[in-house]
Amino acid sequence: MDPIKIRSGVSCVILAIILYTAWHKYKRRRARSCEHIRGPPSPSYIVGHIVELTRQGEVGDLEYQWMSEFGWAWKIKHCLGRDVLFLADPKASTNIHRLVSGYNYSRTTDSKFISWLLMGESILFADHSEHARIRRTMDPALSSARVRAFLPIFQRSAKKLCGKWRKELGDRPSLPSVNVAPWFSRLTLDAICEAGFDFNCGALDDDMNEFVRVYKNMFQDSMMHPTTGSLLFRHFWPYIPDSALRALVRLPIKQFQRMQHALRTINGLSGRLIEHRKARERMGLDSEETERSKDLMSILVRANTSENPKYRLTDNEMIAQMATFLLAGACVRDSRDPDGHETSAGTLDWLFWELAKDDNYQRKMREEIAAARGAVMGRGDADFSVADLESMVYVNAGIKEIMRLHPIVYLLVRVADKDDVIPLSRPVTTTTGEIVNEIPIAKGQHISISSWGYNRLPEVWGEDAHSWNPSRFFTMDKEKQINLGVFANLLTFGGGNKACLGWRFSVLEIQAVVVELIENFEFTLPDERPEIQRVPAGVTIPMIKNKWTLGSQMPLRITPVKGEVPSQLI
Ligand code: HEM
Repeated sequence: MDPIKIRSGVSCVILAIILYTAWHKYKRRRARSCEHIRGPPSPSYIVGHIVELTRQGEVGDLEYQWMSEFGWAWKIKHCLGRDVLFLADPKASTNIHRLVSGYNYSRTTDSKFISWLLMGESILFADHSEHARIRRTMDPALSSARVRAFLPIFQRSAKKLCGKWRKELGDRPSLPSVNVAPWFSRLTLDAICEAGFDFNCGALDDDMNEFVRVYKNMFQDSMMHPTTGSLLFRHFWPYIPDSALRALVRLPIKQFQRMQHALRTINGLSGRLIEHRKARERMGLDSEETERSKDLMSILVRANTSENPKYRLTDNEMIAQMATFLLAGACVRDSRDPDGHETSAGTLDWLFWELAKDDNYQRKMREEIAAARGAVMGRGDADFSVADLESMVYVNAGIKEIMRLHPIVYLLVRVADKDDVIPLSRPVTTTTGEIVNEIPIAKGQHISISSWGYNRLPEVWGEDAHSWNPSRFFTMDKEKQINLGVFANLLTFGGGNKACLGWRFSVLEIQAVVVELIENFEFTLPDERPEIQRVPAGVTIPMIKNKWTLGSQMPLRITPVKGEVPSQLI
């Protein structure tokens, strides 16, 4: 037989085997990867549901509709027909966040690269052993004991805000409509700068320094309502090598340039401050005992110096982690411009809005704070301790309830690093009519965990899960809950090995601010009764219906509490 014919025959057989194996593997993957999970019909092959999801009127509108129809797990389409599994199921979420052997699910390429644009080589960009290495150094900076030491900073910032509002009031009985959003932003920025860098940012004094300017309006400018083009561009990011992507995102696209400009400014500042701090460490001027050495940056520098060289962060990585603290902890809004948004301040916006609508609960909180103040004065202390704040049941139930009802980060996105099977706490019916208790996941499957959806499940939180009712935390049946997340069984701070590192910082900061403000002022809705919407922009931004051009808005009437004005506010 002709040897050429034999060779081409053998080649054909080998090619056929390879193609068959590839096809078989592809079919197996598809079959394994939530193929039969139900979901809404896709409005477009090109962009799937993704445009309507990023542009929905209010955070959670679509999730609510989909959960009502399909249960706690469903499937939507991303660009070019890619499936995204959506989950509000607590057992499934715990599985994805689980700590055991760590890293079965990564943050998606687009979420990582957006973080890279904003913060550089930060913990939010890293994955697997790199993530574990960075987290190991960052962890001690935000431990419970460290965070407690920040309480005086939070209290000082809150008192300063009270003083500003008292001054603005003058002789008037009340301030009829104050947009509290930019005030909370500046307060949290001052607090993170002092706690983070021992740096006086002066945001509450409206000192518009370079630092305040660059982070102003960040999320709104860069994340709200992405164009179809940019959504499609991001769809291809997972298929582009990292090095090429780093070059591509430097293209002159307005959104990306905005983020890179902010990053350059913050990196410059962080770099200068870190150098300064390292020099003090070398000269022995900063030690564990000195007040100055308690800021996050000093702790990070010290932790890194004593770390095994194998795990040590480079200077660039240290700078990126400081930018992460700043961006995760605060981001500036200004009442004169459309605003950006942030985490703790956004949570405060929603809390005071709910309290303004619920004067009964607000009064109970005030009574509780007054009683605790009496005890503090009785024992001759200057201010509340962490234990005092922890013991305030009304205050703490209010904080838990706001984190449940209005989670600032409403969606957590992941991609499966391995094939897996996700268990469900509630079965779902598939497109074939089968009822399943688990969903097979193939490597590469994109998954969105709806924190908003889980936080509002009536089966977990009660029939009134969509309403503000802090008292639920006094009576809730804990047996009905799955132990998840890091705070109050909520998904608001994520969970597992990528859970929010700043959750203790944030909770203590919010406790201190709420107590100070409620003690001094009554908050009610302004006469014009604006309709506030939860606008999606990566974080939930409060805006007035049909007045989105005004940016972040939370207008409230502020009336001083009758009685003696604490001396430090005069
Ligand atoms: C109400 C306030 C806050 C909320 C709701 C919040 C929420 C979150 C969430 C949901 C994640 C996880 C994202 C994911 O799983 O992909 C996260 C991560 C993170 N947060 Fe926060 N955060 C808040 C405040 C803060 C503060 C004040 C800081 C710093 C002082 C901070 C630092 C971080 C860091 C460093 C990470 C990355 C953790 C990792 O990848 O291991 N956060 N945050």
